Amino acid sequence: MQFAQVTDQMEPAQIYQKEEIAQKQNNLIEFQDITKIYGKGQAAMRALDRINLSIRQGEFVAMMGPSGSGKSTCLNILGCIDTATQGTYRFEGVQVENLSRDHRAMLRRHFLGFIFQGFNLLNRTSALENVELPLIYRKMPAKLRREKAMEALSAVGLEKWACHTPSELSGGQQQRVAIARAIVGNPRILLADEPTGNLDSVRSTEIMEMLLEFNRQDSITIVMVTHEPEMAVYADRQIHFQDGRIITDSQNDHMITDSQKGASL
Ligand SMILES: Nc1ncnc2c1ncn2[C@@H]1O[C@H](COP(=O)(O)OP(=O)(O)OP(=O)(O)O)[C@@H](O)[C@H]1O
Repeated sequence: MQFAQVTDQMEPAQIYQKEEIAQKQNNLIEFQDITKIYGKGQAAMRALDRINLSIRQGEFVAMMGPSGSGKSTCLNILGCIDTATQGTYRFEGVQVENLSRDHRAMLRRHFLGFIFQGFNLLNRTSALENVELPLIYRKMPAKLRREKAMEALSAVGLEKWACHTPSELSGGQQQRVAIARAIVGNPRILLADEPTGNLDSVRSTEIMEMLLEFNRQDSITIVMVTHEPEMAVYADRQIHFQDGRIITDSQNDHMITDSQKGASL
């Protein structure tokens, strides 16, 4: 189903038709000459400079590059948190610049899941309620919402921690709650900004294996910004930014094939 046909009243099952998710070859995201300029006149800062980029359904993409090279700006435009100054962004063929603010918000609610370095959980709210939040915005009935949130918490191995608040959880567990919140609405794409930036190497590996599993088993497209080459190797493809431009865009040369990787999970 195309994004343009979706309404907030629809059930996830109506939106996600399996045969469409299987169409991995289609471009989910297309950037044409995307430019982002912050500020004006002498203070103008060109954060992105004519970026061309296509991402297919089911891909796992890592964005890398030095600080200030434009990775987060690119992710924010992908996530409809920010808009480009020039250029065209198509999501499932729909031109995002032509959408109203409300329609863009609906795109975020139904199709995008976000994971941040700092977890961004509500501190006084239980893990379960944090995970329910995106479904509240979708106006899903309370009983169904709770069921879906529990399913998502189980998927990240935290069902026993549902009633705990973030301060009662470790950093790795908090990030798992954030992942549950990001996947609870069955997004087409997960956008992750340094998801392991605050975690030690053991927790980082757990988080990456979890993301890889959602990518391989549920065909969720993932775009992840990272500074860490050890995390970028989990992706199928690495895109390197420098001074607001893409300088390399290459497939990861994995030691094992995709099918072996899926089977090894
Ligand atoms: N809201 C803003 N206003 C003005 N300039 C901004 C804004 N956001 C980002 N920039 C500038 O745009 C450029 C790209 O920033 P961006 O955050 O996208 O880089 P990044 O590659 O994600 O960096 P980092 O790895 O440090 O997060 C930087 O020079 C930054 O200072």
